[in-house]
Parts: sequence; C-alpha cells; structure tokens
Amino acid sequence: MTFLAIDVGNTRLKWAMFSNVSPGQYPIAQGVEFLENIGRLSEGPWAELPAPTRMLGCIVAGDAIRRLVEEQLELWNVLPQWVIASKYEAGVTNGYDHPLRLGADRWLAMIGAYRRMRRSQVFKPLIVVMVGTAVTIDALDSSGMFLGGLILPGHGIMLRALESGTAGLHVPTGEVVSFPKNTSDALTSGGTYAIAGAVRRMVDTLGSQCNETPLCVMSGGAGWKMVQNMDLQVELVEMLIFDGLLEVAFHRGMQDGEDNAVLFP
Ligand SMILES: Nc1ncnc2c1ncn2[C@@H]1O[C@H](COP(=O)(O)OP(=O)(O)OP(=O)(O)O)[C@@H](O)[C@H]1O
Ligand SMILES: CC(C)(CO)[C@@H](O)C(=O)NCCC(=O)O
Ligand SMILES: [K+]
Repeated sequence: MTFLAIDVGNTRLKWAMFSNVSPGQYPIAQGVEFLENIGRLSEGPWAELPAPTRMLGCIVAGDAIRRLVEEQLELWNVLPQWVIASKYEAGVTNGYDHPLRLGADRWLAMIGAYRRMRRSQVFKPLIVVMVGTAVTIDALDSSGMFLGGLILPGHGIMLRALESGTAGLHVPTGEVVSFPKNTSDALTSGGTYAIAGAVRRMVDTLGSQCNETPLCVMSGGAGWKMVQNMDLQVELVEMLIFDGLLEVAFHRGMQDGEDNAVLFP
C-alpha cells in the first residue's frame, strides 16, 4: 500500500508519503506548500507520486482550505479522511471540556508523542510543545490522559501585533540574547523567552501535579529555533503530527485495504 499523510496548518500544508502505516518510519517522499499555493499540488509535486491507497489528514485551517485540498486529492481515487479530536484514540484520553473542540493538530501531536515515548519503554508525564503560527503547550500524565494545555501567539504573530500596536516598532529580526541592547534583539528575545517561559511553567506545574519530572518534546516549523533557547531539556521531534497520523492510521487498521472511514466521536 501507499499512505499519504497531510498536515494543513494555519500557514503551510505539509505532506508525506509512506509505503505503509507502521509507526516510526521515514516517508518515501514529502513536501511543504504555503496555503496560497495549494492549488498547484496536483500538477506540481503530487503529479510524479505513486497513487496513495489511503489518506489521513489533520486540518486546522477551515472548511474553504479543506475543500481546496480535497479538490487536489481528486487526482487519485482516494477517500479524503480527516482526523478530529475525540474522547479517546490510540491510547490517549482527551480531558478537554468539549473533546471535539480540541484542535486536531494538538490531538495528533499528543498521540504521536505519547506513543513514541511508550514505544521506547518510558512511562512519564509528558509536555508536548508545537511551535507554529500559534504555539501550543499540552500536558499529559503518564497514563496518556490529556490534562489540558496552553495556546499562545506564535513568534510571528507576537512581532506583528507589536508592530501594528505601536508607533515606533518596525525592526528586522534580531538575535536572542539575555540582555538585549537594541530594539531588534529586544523583540526577538522577548518573543522567544515568552514561549520558553510558558513551557517551563507548564513543565513545573505538571511535575508537581504528577510528582515526577515530565519529558518535554517540541515540534513544528519553528521548533528548531526555539529548542536552542530553552533552559530545560527538550527533545526536538521532526514531524510529530505525521507520527500521530501514522499511529491513528495503524490503530484504525488502515493498512488492511478495507474502508475504516468511520470517525469515532
Ligand atoms: N526565532 C523564532 N523563534 C520562534 N518562532 C519563530 C522564530 N522566527 C519566526 N518564528 C515564527 O514561527 C512560526 C513558524 O511558522 P511555520 O510556518 O514554519 O510553522 P508551521 O508549523 O508550518 O505553522 P502552521 O502549522 O501553523 O502552518 C511563524 O509564525 C514564524 O514567524
Ligand atoms: C490552537 C491552534 C490554532 C494551533 O494550531 C489549533 O489547534 C486550533 O485551531 N485549535 C482549536 C481550539 C482549541 O484547540 O482549543
Ligand atoms: K501546526
């Protein structure tokens, strides 16, 4: 079989083709497009690909974008299936007040991170940080119960908000330093440490709640930048949402050709 995983974020679409749905494997092909360029996928990067037998996606970008992606998927005879957060899936239990309202990207990142930890025989509380257009910091206990999480503006949104809300701030990207002595460095460092501080706070809170130091994993487009500026141990994971999509596909039995289109609310 071939399995196509798609992650449609607020800024970019990421896709990866796999030769089966076994968790932990590397893709045979992958790519990224800004949402403006989605309309070119079927004639561009997807034109050369082997046809996927199954597809599973994660989308937070809204219905109009979803329809655009589904139009591009008409290139193949494959059923578009999108994961939505539910009460329970693949070992993770959703503690949100309204489980269906949790962002699918957060849900899949948690499933990917939790199962990854369990597969390496580790049983610890877990903080999952996604650094994209928005930043999310989600907490799970060692049994896979999602206890709750934070949503923050991403670095780009923070800087744009400051630029549009003040008269005197129009500055290029600076460096992250402890004592910024120019506006650019002050803004870049402020945004980075706002995120880093929120992560530390959540790690401490979960640690006291569970009486055990949590594991902290980070992913998302700007994760590699954030990870260099953390004052605690953080594991950078390349594609947590794809890990989550593989896990869900595996647990739904999507490798066995039959149609498991049912979503479990
Ligand atoms: N030094 C930095 N540290 C943290 N974040 C940064 C930094 N510089 C830029 N960013 C921001 O991080 C975000 C990452 O965007 P990117 O599109 O790579 O992530 P993404 O995971 O694809 O997002 P999404 O999934 O929401 O589309 C952007 O908002 C970008 O402005
Ligand atoms: C928080 C974002 C924007 C992060 O991408 C996304 O997960 C989302 O739109 N979530 C829905 C709201 C929620 O998770 O509570
Ligand atoms: K994202």
